[in-house]
Amino acid sequence: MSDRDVVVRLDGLHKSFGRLEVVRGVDMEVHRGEVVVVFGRSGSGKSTVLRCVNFIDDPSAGSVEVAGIRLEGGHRTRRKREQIRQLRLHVGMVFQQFNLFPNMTVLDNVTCAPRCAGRGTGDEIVERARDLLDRVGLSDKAEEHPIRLSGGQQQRVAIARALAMEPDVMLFDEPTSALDPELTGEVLAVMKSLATEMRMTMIVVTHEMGFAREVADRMAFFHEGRILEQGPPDQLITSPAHPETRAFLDAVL
Ligand SMILES: Nc1ncnc2c1ncn2[C@@H]1O[C@H](COP(=O)(O)OP(=O)(O)OP(=O)(O)O)[C@@H](O)[C@H]1O
Repeated sequence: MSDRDVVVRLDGLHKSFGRLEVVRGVDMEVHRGEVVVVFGRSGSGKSTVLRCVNFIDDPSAGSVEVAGIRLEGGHRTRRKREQIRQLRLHVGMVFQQFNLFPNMTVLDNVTCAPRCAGRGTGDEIVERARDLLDRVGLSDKAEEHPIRLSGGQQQRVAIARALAMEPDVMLFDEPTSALDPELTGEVLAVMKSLATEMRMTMIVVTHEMGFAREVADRMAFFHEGRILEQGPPDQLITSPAHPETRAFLDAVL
């Protein structure tokens, strides 16, 4: 694959919180249309890496490149703040907690960011938002407020909202772990359709191994702030190279 196909590139990424070194040298390339599932024990640094991709957390060292915008870790200058703003336009993120705006309707939640960014006329933005709500199976909920929706529906709104800015990559941080088991499937189904129908580039932190096996192109096992091993799901799940990976898989499968 050519360099142009690289949507996200992490190079020697480190992140410390005070003296706690959480991410200890992560290199990763994600290509256009690729779905990478990141998994590993609690505390292994998965969320932190994801949060470094869009600079919610500032990397302590190393670099992050998204859609050709490359930024070094370390302190923020005024110029870097502007570059971070530019980089974030290319990244959509979905969190464990849906974080919808409770006082806005579903439609307003989805149109809010593109309106602020001036992405087209009001009518165009609303039309696109309605298409996205249709895509996540919620076209009949546009005028509702989030509190009237189930957790699974709220998470699907959060996905539509992140897609509304037409990002180059979607980051998912344990998107189903706050949901009751019976609602998990509907969110995973939407994520699967993004991968298969939209060919969306995605980095997904999840322990949903069924989803990983079915949808991921690659899985990366995190251990103590590093990628211990990575590979195609079938290979990693059935014959992991490291005892740590095997022990983890035995625990979750
Ligand atoms: N803002 C922060 N300040 C201090 N420590 C933090 C901060 N964010 C994360 N940590 C610590 O960094 C370590 C890694 O956290 P992280 O959330 O990245 O792990 P994780 O692999 O995603 O785990 P989990 O599955 O539990 O979310 C943990 O020890 C956590 O307490």
